[in-house]
Amino acid sequence: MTPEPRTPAFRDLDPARLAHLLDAAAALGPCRDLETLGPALYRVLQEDLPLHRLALWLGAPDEGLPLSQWAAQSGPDGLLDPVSPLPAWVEATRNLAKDFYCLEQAEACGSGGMGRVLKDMGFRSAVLLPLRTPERLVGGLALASREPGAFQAVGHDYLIFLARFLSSYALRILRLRQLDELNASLTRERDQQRVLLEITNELMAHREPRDLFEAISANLRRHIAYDGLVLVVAQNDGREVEVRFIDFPGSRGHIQENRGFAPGLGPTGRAMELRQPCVFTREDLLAFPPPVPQVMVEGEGLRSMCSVPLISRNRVMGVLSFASRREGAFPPAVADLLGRAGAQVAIALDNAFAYEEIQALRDKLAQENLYLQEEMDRDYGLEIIGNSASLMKVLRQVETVAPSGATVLLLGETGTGKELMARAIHGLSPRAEKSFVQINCAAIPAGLMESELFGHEKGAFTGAISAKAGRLELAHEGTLFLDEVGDLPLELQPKLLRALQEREFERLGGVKPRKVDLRLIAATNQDLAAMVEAKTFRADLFYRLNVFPIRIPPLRERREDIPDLVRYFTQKFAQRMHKPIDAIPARAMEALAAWNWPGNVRELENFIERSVILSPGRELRIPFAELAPARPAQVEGETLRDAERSAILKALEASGGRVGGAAGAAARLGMKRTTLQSRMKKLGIGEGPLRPVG
Ligand SMILES: Nc1ncnc2c1ncn2[C@@H]1O[C@H](COP(=O)(O)OP(=O)(O)OP(=O)(O)O)[C@@H](O)[C@H]1O
Repeated sequence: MTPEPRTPAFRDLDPARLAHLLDAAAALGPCRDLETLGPALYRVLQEDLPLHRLALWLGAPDEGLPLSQWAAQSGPDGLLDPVSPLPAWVEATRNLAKDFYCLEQAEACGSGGMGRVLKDMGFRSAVLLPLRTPERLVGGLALASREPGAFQAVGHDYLIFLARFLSSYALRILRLRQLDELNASLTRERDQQRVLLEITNELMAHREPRDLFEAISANLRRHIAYDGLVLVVAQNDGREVEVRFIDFPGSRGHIQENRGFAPGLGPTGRAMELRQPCVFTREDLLAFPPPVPQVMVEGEGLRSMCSVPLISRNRVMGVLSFASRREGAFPPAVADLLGRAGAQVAIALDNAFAYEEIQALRDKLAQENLYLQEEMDRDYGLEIIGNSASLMKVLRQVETVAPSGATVLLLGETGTGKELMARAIHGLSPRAEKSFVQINCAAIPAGLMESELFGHEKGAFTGAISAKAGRLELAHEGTLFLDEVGDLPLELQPKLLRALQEREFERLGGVKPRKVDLRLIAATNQDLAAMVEAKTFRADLFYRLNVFPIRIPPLRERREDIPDLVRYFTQKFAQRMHKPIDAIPARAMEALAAWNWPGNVRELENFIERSVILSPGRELRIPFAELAPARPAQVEGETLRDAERSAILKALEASGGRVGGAAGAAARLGMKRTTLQSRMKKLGIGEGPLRPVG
């Protein structure tokens, strides 16, 4: 029987039923969800009807509110048992064109869907009621009884009223649910933001990639349950990838760090290709080509995984894979959070890898510097050859003064080893770890000397395009070695003296005083005392420098050192030139020991270098001719200056006019190129191609 829809009036209702409905309203009022509304309604209706089954659904999928159902029936003992709702009944209520559908007699249910099913279940009468608001359908109610005609007895108006009045509860519950969901999503959002913020803080606190990875994982584990985290980084533009870090405490060892592979068709490749978080079930993992199923599912027992691509500067730099032995460990909200975390992690890891690269380069550079330093030490430092009493005396003085920090003045002819001793003093001093800065006063044009020593500010003079620190500043906390100090321009001497006394100076063009703490070692082959007399060197500076003078004797005064030096230099150059020289003929050694060596050790060193070049076999072959003719003897009446001049001209003649280089005049004279050039300038000898002598 299907009655025509009509709107009943309250007055048509039986007053007792009306009162009952009002009681029902009071009972249903506090219900906030289907699970409480269902049983409450059942109880209310049972008081008035021979009710044996009730099913209730609510939902408005168009509004984003999913359907939910509740159903129960009372057994023979009258107790309520929850049951599964019938599959088709929601559709049946939805499709009702009328206010309700009543199956009065089970016999009358005919062969149609719902009626048949209910009849088969032993029900003799039933009613389907759609729950509607003025705008839409929000649910449905099904009542069934084992008694025939049960609903006819209560009257159709009552049923229509019941449906109307339940509709408002249905709507309320739906709205509450909507509100709960909104709240839940707000909470979720807030929690996500909190997690992301925590990650950001972690990211800022770590610079090393591994530290960063571990911190991120520790942080995420507090919020998300997973078994393992694997960071895979892309190499060669993503053609290859490498497992870089793993945080998988319970790992069975199937995934290992520093293993490279082609991302191919596996989860990593999928995430890299899609550029968004990808969630994989156990079945998904099993469907990947080998070795994914063997490693991940069979090996590690994983049941779900979320692979997040790490994108920085629009480049997929790797994939962070979260793995779980649980099914469904990464629902959409979690995957979404991991994706958002991944965006931050990508940038931080990118920076961390860049930092790592810079560190590696820096270490390499430091290594190289160390190497260079060692090289320098080898050349200069600590190999001081000779056993002569006079050299021993020098070394004792060096050892005595080194730790004191006192200013040292090294005196001696050119090439005697003044710089070598200066380095030895620095090396034995507490400043050994700091820099040893040298400046050759003869080698720098007078006009540039001030800026070289004291530095300059930008714009201090034409061409000073940027500020520059001077040698004094560079030597801060270390040692400054002023070589050829006799050549220091007279006008600069007061400024240097002031800097040494006050430990303070200004850069050229600067006003800011700069503090400096350095140890000074000066060296000269000139007679400074005579220069003071001649007023070409300031007396006050001389006294400041002459605190601890050490005189290094010329080689001719310690000939017993010559054989040792010859052997040492032969070995050094033979090794450098890969020559197997292991014998020095006695005749050669005698000639070398007899020679006067006006250029001292440097001259001997250069001579041996040339000899090693000239030696074809295992024996050192020396150019005797260079030693044979007497050196320009000092003839009567000839000044030292004349002798020096003719020696330089002779050396220039022999070198074809070349000053520098292994066969140049400086090398032949045992002088530094710069020293020879300054001497030539003083003696009025011009540089250039060979000119006739005499
Ligand atoms: N006793 C020594 N043992 C080994 N090598 C030495 C010794 N003395 C000097 N030399 C070497 O001789 C060369 C010249 O030494 P150094 O430059 O120290 O002399 P110098 O007196 O400072 O020269 P100049 O006056 O021209 O500046 C260097 O290569 C140095 O290593």
